[in-house]
Amino acid sequence: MSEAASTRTQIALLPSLAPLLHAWLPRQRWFAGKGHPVTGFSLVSATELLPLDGTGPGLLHLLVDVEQPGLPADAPQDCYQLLLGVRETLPPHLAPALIGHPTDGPLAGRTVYEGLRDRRLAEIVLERLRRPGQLGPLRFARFEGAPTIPGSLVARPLEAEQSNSSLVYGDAYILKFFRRVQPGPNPDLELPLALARAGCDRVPAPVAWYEARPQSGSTPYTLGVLQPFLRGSQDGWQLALDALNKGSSFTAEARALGRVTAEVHTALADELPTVMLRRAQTEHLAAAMNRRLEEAAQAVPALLPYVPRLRTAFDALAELGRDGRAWRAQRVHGDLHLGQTLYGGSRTENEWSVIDFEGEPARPLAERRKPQPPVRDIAGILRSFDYAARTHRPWNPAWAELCRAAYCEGYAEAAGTDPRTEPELLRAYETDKAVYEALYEARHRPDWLPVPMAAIDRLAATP
Ligand SMILES: Nc1ncnc2c1ncn2[C@@H]1O[C@H](COP(=O)(O)OP(=O)(O)O)[C@@H](O)[C@H]1O
Ligand SMILES: O=P(O)(O)O[C@H]1O[C@H](CO)[C@@H](O[C@H]2O[C@H](CO)[C@@H](O)[C@H](O)[C@H]2O)[C@H](O)[C@H]1O
Repeated sequence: MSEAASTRTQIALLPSLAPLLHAWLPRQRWFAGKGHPVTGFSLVSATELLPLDGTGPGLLHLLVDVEQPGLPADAPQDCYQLLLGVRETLPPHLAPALIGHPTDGPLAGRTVYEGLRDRRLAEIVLERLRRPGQLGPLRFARFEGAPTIPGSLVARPLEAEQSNSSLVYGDAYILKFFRRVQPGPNPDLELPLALARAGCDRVPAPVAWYEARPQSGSTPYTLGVLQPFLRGSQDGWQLALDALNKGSSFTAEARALGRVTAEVHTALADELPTVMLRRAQTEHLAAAMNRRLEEAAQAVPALLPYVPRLRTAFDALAELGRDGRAWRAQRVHGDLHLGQTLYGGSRTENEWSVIDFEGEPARPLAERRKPQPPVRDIAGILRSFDYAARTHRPWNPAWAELCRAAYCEGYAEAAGTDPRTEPELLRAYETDKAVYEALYEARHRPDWLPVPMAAIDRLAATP
């Protein structure tokens, strides 16, 4: 097909796909706007990875803006990345991937489906990543110095509860396909690249990635990152629960994780800009924490009675700033918890790895890329030990306390500073995280709300 004909096809595509997407998109695990009606779609970019001319399965890459007027005014524009397969009929094993049958437009009468679930189409994406270059608005890139990606690796979708979608190739590589995308570098590429440059092997180094620049001169969207798959690794959350179930100590693992967190922080601080948070910035930080508390309490009434006492944690931080205390801020993970850690696996026997540097996906990219005190990540893991102990029957608070202490000791061993020597900062960040968790659980897993609420009760009682 000529380029002009292909462009005409793409422009005509969206109206015929819109009714299908309208029904399919809100049902996807990774669709972030659940509960708010979708009123329309607009096309940001469309690229044929395989021709749609009916000579074989077609593969269409789309970036689509989703209009949802009910979302908060400060929420980023919701642009989603889709990979659509197109066939005359679907073979039975692909039936669960069906999106629908357009009734008009260039794909009328054909079958449109989730392309990532089709092994053959998933392998086309890897082929593109193996040979860097441009395809329309898409640019495929390789990490300089990364080993050659072998051909003919068999693809399988990762069956996990995810905010994005991932494909595993031959148990050797994993491709994270970002679903909700924004213009600008995604920290899940930016930070692992910086860590690889710094020689930090605690994070799987990106091997290849791709991005889109819908208009010439516009800011590119990071769309996917390929990294080594840590075959046989175990996720830190599951490992912690297993230890609890067996009545085993987890302090050696917690101490090692503390050291790894410190190594990652040190490498990020060496490689990327850091800033000092002085009086004005500390007041701003405390005000933002207070604002998040107010907003969370509007949505989670159980928080309301605690608001005045929780506020004291944030006010104490602002007060220290006014007294001349300053803190170093740097790039951090931003959403660290035990579920973002992997233990062991192919290349890292008996070691921790840290994954998923995307930050909290609901926040705008510019906010997620700001330097923050590293204690933000530390608070995330400390909260996770508390979560594990609380979700276990019987509740085992001593287990969590031992893990929390061991983690801080391990951190101090590698970083030279123990987070517990800044109790006001730590308390403010733990409180901020517990407030975030109360909101998260109320929205996503109401049965789990008592877990962060127990921490809220403890933190509110801290003098
Ligand atoms: N390099 C890797 N090796 C092995 N498993 C991985 C790797 N990266 C991610 N995973 C698995 O994929 C899951 C989802 O990855 P994650 O980056 O957290 O995605 P999301 O942002 O969509 O939640 C992880 O919980 C982990 O089980
Ligand atoms: O989807 P993400 O991994 O980015 O994170 C979100 O979901 C997490 C739950 O899956 C949630 O984490 C909370 O629950 C965990 C146990 O399931 C616990 O280990 C964490 O400490 C706790 O914060 C996370 O907050 C949320 O952003």
